[in-house]
Amino acid sequence: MTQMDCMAMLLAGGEGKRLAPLTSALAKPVVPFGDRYRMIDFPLSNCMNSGIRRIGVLTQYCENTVHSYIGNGNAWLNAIPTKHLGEIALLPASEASPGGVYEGTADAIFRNISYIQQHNPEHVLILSGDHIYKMDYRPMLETHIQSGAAATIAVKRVPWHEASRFGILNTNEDYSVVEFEEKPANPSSNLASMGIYIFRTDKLIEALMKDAAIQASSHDFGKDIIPMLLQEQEQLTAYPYEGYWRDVGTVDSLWEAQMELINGTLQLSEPDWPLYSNYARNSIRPYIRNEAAQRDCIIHGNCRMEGSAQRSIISAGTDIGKGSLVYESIIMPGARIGRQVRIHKAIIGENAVIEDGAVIGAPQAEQITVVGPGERVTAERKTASASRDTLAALLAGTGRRDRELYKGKVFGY
Ligand SMILES: Nc1ncnc2c1ncn2[C@@H]1O[C@H](COP(=O)(O)OP(=O)(O)O[C@H]2O[C@H](CO)[C@@H](O)[C@H](O)[C@H]2O)[C@@H](O)[C@H]1O
Repeated sequence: MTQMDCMAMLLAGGEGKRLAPLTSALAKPVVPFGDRYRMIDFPLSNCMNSGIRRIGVLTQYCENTVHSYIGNGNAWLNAIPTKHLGEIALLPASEASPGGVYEGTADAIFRNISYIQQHNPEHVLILSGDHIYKMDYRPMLETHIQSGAAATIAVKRVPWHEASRFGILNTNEDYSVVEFEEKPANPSSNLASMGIYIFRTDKLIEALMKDAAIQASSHDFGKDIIPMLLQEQEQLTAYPYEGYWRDVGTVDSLWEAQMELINGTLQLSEPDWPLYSNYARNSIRPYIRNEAAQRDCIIHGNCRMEGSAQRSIISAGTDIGKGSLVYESIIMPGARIGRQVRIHKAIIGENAVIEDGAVIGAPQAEQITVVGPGERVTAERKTASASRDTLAALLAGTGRRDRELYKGKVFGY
């Protein structure tokens, strides 16, 4: 098998309303993740590491934010020396669709059939731009080819209480799919579609053409294409995936996934599975006023840290002022945190400005507080009331649970 047998189409046009205000002027796939990455780095790096070097990126909502991040794609393509050239092509709705919009995920691919045909792959891998996972697509492709299925769907067991957020399947023992329901109110199983599909190209194009002619269709893979193939008794195979995978579609799940970085459940770049991004790797150390005051944090080299932080992500280009306390929070790139600020269980958007003395979130808060990109929070406009003593106690690590779970690591890049 050569890399030419399979190309990828990466869906990156969804609006990501549930991540608002982080996505008010930014496409979801380019929302920052970790101290230096954006969500779309995960599927792009997975493709590179799996030898898939021909990728069409379908954009719509805030398309320019994806285009400017991906550029000519060389940040990913050149990351691995190879004789196979490859390309990462931007395929915006404004150019590919007469109405300037992709009506759904299937419509996005349908409008770019000619792009697929131009490369003439035997199989097409369909991906989402906003999943956090490190997956080798090659074993899935092998399974797909060996089974001879029209399409293979990557699947994973999810907690029962989350099952209705996903496409839910039932399979035979040989993993052939017998039932599929998109986001059922009462799920009959917790085996979820990961929204990652490999199609035989002929079957994909046939299904997309049929679906495009159905006026009542919403032109969506989960709602329309998969149920149609099942009804037509096409062979569909499930590919069980055991590794870490998260659809970070909500503020809570985005925050939780980054806490999993802190506790080690999820690792970012690893020697055997590098994560590439469009930012230069840096080897400088961050300026940290007091190392001991930073516990269980991921701190980017390019930042200035005069306050204290625990179980937090401090991203590139941030500045945390003297006397400030940051706990269980994500400070996105370029955010400026003044002096004597308290931040707890919050996500601070890119380039936000938190003025001296402001209080954001609260130790006992159930909800994650979000400050939008570029937003300014003054000391008067407190987002919640946190007791300085409670927060100071947490940061001092007096909570037993904190001491047991985390071993005081500070990651510098
Ligand atoms: N018009 C458009 N143009 C271009 N890109 C677009 C688009 N609309 C959405 N996208 C992109 O397509 C991907 C899938 O997005 P959706 O929001 O439609 O699917 P959802 O995640 O709800 O379910 C899907 O993914 C979950 C797993 O997360 C499965 O369980 C479920 O069956 C499946 O439908 C996202 O990356 C999104 O940005």
